[in-house]
Amino acid sequence: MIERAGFRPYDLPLRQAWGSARGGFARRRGWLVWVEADGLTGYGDCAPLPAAGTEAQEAAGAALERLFSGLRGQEIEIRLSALDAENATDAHPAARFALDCALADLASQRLNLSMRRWLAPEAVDRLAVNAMLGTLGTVPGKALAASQAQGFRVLKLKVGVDTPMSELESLVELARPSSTDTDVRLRLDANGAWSFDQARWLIERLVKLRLPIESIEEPLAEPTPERLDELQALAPFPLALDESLPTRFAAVDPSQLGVRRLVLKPAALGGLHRTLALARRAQDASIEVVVTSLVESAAGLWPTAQLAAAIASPIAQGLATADWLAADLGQAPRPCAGRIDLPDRPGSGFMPTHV
Ligand SMILES: O=C(O)CCC(=O)C1=CC=C[C@@H](O)[C@@H]1C(=O)O
Ligand SMILES: [Mg+2]
Repeated sequence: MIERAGFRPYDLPLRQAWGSARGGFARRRGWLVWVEADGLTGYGDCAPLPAAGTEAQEAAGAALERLFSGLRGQEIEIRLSALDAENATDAHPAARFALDCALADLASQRLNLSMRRWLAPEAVDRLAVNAMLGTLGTVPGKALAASQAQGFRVLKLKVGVDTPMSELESLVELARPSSTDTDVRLRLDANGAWSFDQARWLIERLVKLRLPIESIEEPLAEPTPERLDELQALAPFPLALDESLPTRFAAVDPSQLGVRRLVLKPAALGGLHRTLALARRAQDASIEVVVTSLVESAAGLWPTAQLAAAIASPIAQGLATADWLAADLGQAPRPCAGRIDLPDRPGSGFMPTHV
């Protein structure tokens, strides 16, 4: 039975500003949330990022007030199933994710299981991850070389910030055989920057020039399954949907979206089980899935990584974001040789350093 629960705000500076076609940020603000029972504490993170499909900061704060009032005295498992049963298209995914993680952390600790095995007995212990380099055009050639030397095989770049023509030139320059190892590929994220004609123009050239593109996230400003399907037919690599999933395509079957990959952000989709269920539906339809962080604190990155391990997708996951933060709430999962190895500890693995 829940004995105590609460949340407190945090405000963490980034080492360098995060940029994207949907705008950027230089700090991450959110709330560390916790739930206590039987001498154990479960943690979660509410870190809204509207550009990624979550509610705004103020709405998240109000939702936390509501979700946390009356938690005391409730049974953990009953509260967890009630949370999962609530309307899937709810308006407060980041707040709901925070409470879900805290309850799941507690529930898995009580069973002495890592959160990933509590979510799925067949969970893996090791995840391939991509490096996140930042916005194309601001990334120095040496950052590319450094990531390759650290063992990353998929390097993610934000695009859609400059014109397609000048970004193509930068990509050609970056992907020169002398600067890129032969097995390294570039994951591009346009964050909805392009018209259909711009996206087609760029994809056709990337293909013709045989650039080592691993995938492109959110190519279109106005995505529809038909347009995506048409673009996907031109590309030998997957196109992916990300922030359109919780908003525009919340009710669409993954196999009908026109893309070969889904990028899942559990904080934008509203919870762990909910994201796991969507991942399973996608995988059953042979659609690839990638779990990514919201560039949030370690309190959110740990359960997100545990969820990725429960989903066990073999491709690189978007979880190498801890180093973007100049300060954190605890030790974060960090990659080594392009992989994150998860510990066997019960729960999510998060432990706060400043409570
Ligand atoms: O995918 C990654 O490697 C890291 C996460 C990431 O890129 C993002 C997190 C949050 C907001 C976005 O700008 C961005 C994305 O759209 O995928
Ligand atoms: Mg994305």
